[in-house]
Amino acid sequence: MLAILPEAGKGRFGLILTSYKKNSFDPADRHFVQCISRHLGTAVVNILVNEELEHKEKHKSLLLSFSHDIAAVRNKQDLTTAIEKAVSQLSTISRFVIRSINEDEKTMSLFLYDSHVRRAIEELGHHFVLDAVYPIEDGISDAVLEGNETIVYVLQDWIDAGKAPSYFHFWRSMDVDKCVATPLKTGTRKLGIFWVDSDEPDVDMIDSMCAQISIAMSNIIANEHLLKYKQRLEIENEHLQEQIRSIYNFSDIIGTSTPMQRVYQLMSLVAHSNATVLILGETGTGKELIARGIHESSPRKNKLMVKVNCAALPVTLIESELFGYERGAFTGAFERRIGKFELAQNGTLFLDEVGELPLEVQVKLLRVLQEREFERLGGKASIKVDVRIIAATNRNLLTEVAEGRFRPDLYYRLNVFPIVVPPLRERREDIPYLAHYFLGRYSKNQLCKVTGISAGAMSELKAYNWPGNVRELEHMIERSVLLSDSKILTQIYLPEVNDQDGAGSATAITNLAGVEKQHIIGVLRRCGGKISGKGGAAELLKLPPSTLNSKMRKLGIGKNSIE
Ligand SMILES: Nc1ncnc2c1ncn2[C@@H]1O[C@H](COP(=O)(O)OP(=O)(O)OP(=O)(O)O)[C@@H](O)[C@H]1O
Repeated sequence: MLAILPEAGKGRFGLILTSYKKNSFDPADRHFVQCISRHLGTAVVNILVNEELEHKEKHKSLLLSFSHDIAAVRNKQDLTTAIEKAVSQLSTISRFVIRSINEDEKTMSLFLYDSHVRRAIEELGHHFVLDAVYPIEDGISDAVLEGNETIVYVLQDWIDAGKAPSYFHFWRSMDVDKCVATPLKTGTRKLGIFWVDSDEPDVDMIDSMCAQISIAMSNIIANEHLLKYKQRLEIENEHLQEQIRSIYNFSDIIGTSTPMQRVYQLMSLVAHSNATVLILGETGTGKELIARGIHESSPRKNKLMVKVNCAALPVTLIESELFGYERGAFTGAFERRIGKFELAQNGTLFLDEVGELPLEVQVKLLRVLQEREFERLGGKASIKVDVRIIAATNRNLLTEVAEGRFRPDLYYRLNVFPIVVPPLRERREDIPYLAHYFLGRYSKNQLCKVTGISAGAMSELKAYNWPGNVRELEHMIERSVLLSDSKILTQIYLPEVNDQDGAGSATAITNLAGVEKQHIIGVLRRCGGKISGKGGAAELLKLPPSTLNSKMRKLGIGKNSIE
């Protein structure tokens, strides 16, 4: 007997009762069945609604957890794992593959695939699919990519019709009957296709997953491009560095005068050896630049040149700075710290202003130079070092030795290969080159680019005595560029005090104070006496107003000075 369940949706459900006896259903039975079928119908409807709700809930929570996993995706492996996890909770899908569109936009290649597919590739020996490049225009991929919907393909139908692309044969070799393809897109940008094998595809679920897969895939592709770009830049950078090294010919050092050519000659002679170099010369003559030039032309150029400014460190710190210290060596030594000697291992240690080293540190330095080993402060173990020493000073070391401020044995250790850098006033022919070099450097960032120096201004530069040497010239050009309102420098703000005979450092100190005073007065005049605020002298001189005020007091600059 068949009873239709009236409440269960347009007669879609029926109740079938069977009996072993003939004519067993009498009118009373039929009446009874009719009565219960209405109740059964309601119960079936409830079950169906509940099942649908449960199904939706399951999908919702699956998609939520999928989107969490997708948010953490950084690479293909992460994405594969996230999809595998989601798919494992869907009974309808077991295998998946993503194919991405190649840069030529005409072909597609494998982007990722799950572990079942990987196993099948290995077992069937189908390794060619890993690198296979498929044309998009194959009647399948192009159709999927053109639309926005999931398409189900019965593989054998396409194979029988002789229209199947080669990857359909691959799926069939894995005993797959039906394949489902969904386009992966972000906005209008086509990225690829998500393929799954499924006899009963849950299209809504696959579509929702694909929206998230598309975003992750787009990020992975962008990351891969960035990585490739970064790798290319790194290779280029290495290549350029190599080029710079190979063409380095002291090109940062400007000057072709005969005294400078002699300096270059000495630099070339000593660069390739390990000999200690002592660079002598007045302040600002370019001693550090020369030290760097020697290091860059030496076999140690790939290692560090570590600079220690012996004059800038308090006596108490020099030793720990040079040799490092062990934890607990003194109050405040909370952890071990390596010194500049260790930092310069296999490279060069540049001891600037070596003439300022206190005698007690000179002894220790001498020991390292002799024995090439030392101990950290508070340490017992000897540390062997292979460091090339370049020292520089603007002091007359022989006088320092004679007056007992510099150890003679250290002097002879350092003075292995001396290079004397001539002061600028002894190589005036370099002044125009240096001036133009600094002009180029400092006018680069100016709104009104200064491109030249007038003949008058150049004569002034060449006539000036430059007690502060190249550094003073550099600063002078920087300031003049800043104050210039035309493309050609006509006015150079040279100090009025110009000691034409001055050469030594003692006179230089007097002159520099004068240079500073005259320059500050010049800038103040230009700013109409304004010190702080926008367009004030402090701004132009790149000094805090309080520093400028105290300098002015020290140098005796008052209101009257600028009138
Ligand atoms: N021949 C040069 N070509 C280009 N720039 C130079 C030259 N000589 C010096 N300079 C520049 O002048 C400034 C001072 O140079 P550097 O610090 O090398 O001098 P220094 O002799 O070591 O001075 P100090 O004795 O005061 O330490 C730097 O900015 C440097 O780049």
